[in-house]
Amino acid sequence: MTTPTPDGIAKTVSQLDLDGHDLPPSPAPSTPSNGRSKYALATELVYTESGDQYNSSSMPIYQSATFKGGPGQEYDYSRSGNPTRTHLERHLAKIMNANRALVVSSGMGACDVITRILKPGDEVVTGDDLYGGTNRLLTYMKDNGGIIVKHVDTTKLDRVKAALSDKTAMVLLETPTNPLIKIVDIAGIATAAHEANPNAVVSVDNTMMSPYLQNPLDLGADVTYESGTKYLSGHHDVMAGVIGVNSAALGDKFYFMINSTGCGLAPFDSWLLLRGIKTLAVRMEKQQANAMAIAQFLETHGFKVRYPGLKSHSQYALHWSQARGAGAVLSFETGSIALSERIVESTKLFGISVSFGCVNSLISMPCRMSHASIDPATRKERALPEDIIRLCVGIEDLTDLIDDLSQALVRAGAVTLTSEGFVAKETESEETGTTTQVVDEP
Ligand SMILES: Cc1ncc(COP(=O)(O)O)c(C=O)c1O
Ligand SMILES: N[C@@H](CCSC[C@H](N)C(=O)O)C(=O)O
Repeated sequence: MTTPTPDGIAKTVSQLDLDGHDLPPSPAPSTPSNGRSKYALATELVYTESGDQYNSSSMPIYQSATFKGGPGQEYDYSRSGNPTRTHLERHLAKIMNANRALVVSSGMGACDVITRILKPGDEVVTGDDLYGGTNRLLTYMKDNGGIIVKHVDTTKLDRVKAALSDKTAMVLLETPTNPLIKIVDIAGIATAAHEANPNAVVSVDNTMMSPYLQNPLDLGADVTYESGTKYLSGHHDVMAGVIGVNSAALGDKFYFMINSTGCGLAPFDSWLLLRGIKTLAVRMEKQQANAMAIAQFLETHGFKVRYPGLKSHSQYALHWSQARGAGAVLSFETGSIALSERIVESTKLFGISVSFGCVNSLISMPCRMSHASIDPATRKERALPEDIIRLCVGIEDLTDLIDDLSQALVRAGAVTLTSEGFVAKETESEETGTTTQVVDEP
């Protein structure tokens, strides 16, 4: 499998030394467990009841703001409800193992709807590694809405327990976290939160996994939500947010907020999301297979890689106890901000862009991009390394992806190519927020 490249850099898939890298366990059968679905999840993703009177194979886009007929009719105004959106919500409820799903105009829109149930004086317990936008919204609510927000290391159950009280109105979790790929024990924290306050609403941001790989409601969460902009859509052509609940009362509250604020997903965007969901299984399988090989490639070459498919991940067992796959986002450190910048600027196939879950592979420096809204002092306090590089792996040919990374690592001066293969170089020493460095390969 060795092909020359224009740069003369040997192809690298065949050079991968995967010895000592066990493959992750085979995924558990991905059939939702609550009896709502007849088929395996990959089948359910594709299979939808026809949504209209003509038995159309693809639910039509009801591009109409109003519906005639007067009081008592199912739809009157698309802010309040739209047939294309309803069709998507029913399909999602089945896939998310939820009694009810609601869709809004973005992932942050979903987070906003959920957190609007909080009142001044309420306490929120959340993580110390969070998507930058979630951190920004919670900080705004703390500064302007009288909400007490406690950021703790949610990988430590005892620290979460210490932060919980009968004033805890909400627990907001991400797992794996973005971008440090920390794993959070959903079931353990949900139990502790409900013991502290039976009315506490445990919400899990499932964006990094999607319902194909993880179902937080089955693990005791009250709310699962995610950015549909990512894996569900898969093509970076639509912004969407998705919320799933089992409680009818919570569903009604969230619907009230959506109708009142007007953030329900538009008909065309609902249709795009419906189309994206049908290919979620094949996309995710290919993306995570590519991600696993890339994580192994980087680890083999001396980088500290954060990916839950790697046995070296300190919370590997916890992740696989609650999820069916590792996803396609990984991060790694180089020990030098300047070196990370050179690597990011040297890739050709990995596009420099925020977001993830798309068919195209992306590369980014979270501290400059997705997490730039977290101020530098807070990033340092929370040990978010300034040199961290995040890779979001797509469905491209694996050899091409590894070649692209290889030439970028060589061009950036992170590794050199010798007759023995790649040799990692000593890093430039620099303050990055961590102690990680690129190590010499034996
Ligand atoms: C983990 C996570 N949650 C929520 C969001 C917000 O989603 P959106 O961009 O669709 O508003 C993002 C990314 O933006 C994310 O990475
Ligand atoms: N400018 C945006 C940044 C979006 S980040 C998108 C995504 N969640 C990611 O992690 O890449 C903003 O300020 O919100």
